[in-house]
Amino acid sequence: MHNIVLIGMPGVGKSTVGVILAKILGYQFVDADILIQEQEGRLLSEIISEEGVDGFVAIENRVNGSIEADRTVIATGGSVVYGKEAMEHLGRIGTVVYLKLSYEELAKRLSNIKGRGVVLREDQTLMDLYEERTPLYEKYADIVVDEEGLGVEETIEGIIEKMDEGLYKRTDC
Ligand SMILES: Nc1ncnc2c1ncn2[C@@H]1O[C@H](COP(=O)(O)OP(=O)(O)O)[C@@H](O)[C@H]1O
Ligand SMILES: O=C(O)C1=C[C@@H](OP(=O)(O)O)[C@@H](O)[C@H](O)C1
Ligand SMILES: [Mg+2]
Repeated sequence: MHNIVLIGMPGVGKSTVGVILAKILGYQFVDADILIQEQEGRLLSEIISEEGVDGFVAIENRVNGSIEADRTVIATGGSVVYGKEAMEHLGRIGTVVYLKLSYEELAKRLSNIKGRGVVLREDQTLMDLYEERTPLYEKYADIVVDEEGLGVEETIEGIIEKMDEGLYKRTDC
């Protein structure tokens, strides 16, 4: 079995890069955010406002923790790393790739992509979120790809290069 699981802050490009990477590799593509919406019959923004941050994280943990896939690129949502069961499952079924971007670059990107809904607790700033999550992304990553200064295509090349270097695990389950 082999899957590629993209993790990282909202706006790093997990969804954008994931679908193109899947085409290049001949893999399937799954966006976990879309899976959550489908299974819940609600938009992410509706789930967050109706269930609150903790409720959303619990649903995200459950949905990601039960993904069954092979030869698939899985683009997760940025908050998936709060779900221990989800991350353990994803780590078992695939190579976890952390798309890393500096806070400064991310802040620029996120100013243009508002409205997507980010799991921010009361009084939490984007910087707080960045500092809280960075250790979690690093902890769960098999591979880290720094996309600072890179375009979408170069980021994809970076992922493929690191995979080709063999710095990743294949899973047999
Ligand atoms: N190097 C890059 N890699 C990925 N996305 C990039 C890059 N540079 C700019 N972008 C833009 O950043 C945005 C990423 O959005 P998205 O793929 O939805 O991120 P995520 O799924 O991680 O939240 C897109 O508008 C994309 O065009
Ligand atoms: O990081 C977050 O808190 C979130 C990121 C979103 O996905 P993307 O990372 O694909 O933007 C989505 O899962 C949800 O709105 C919460
Ligand atoms: Mg996404």
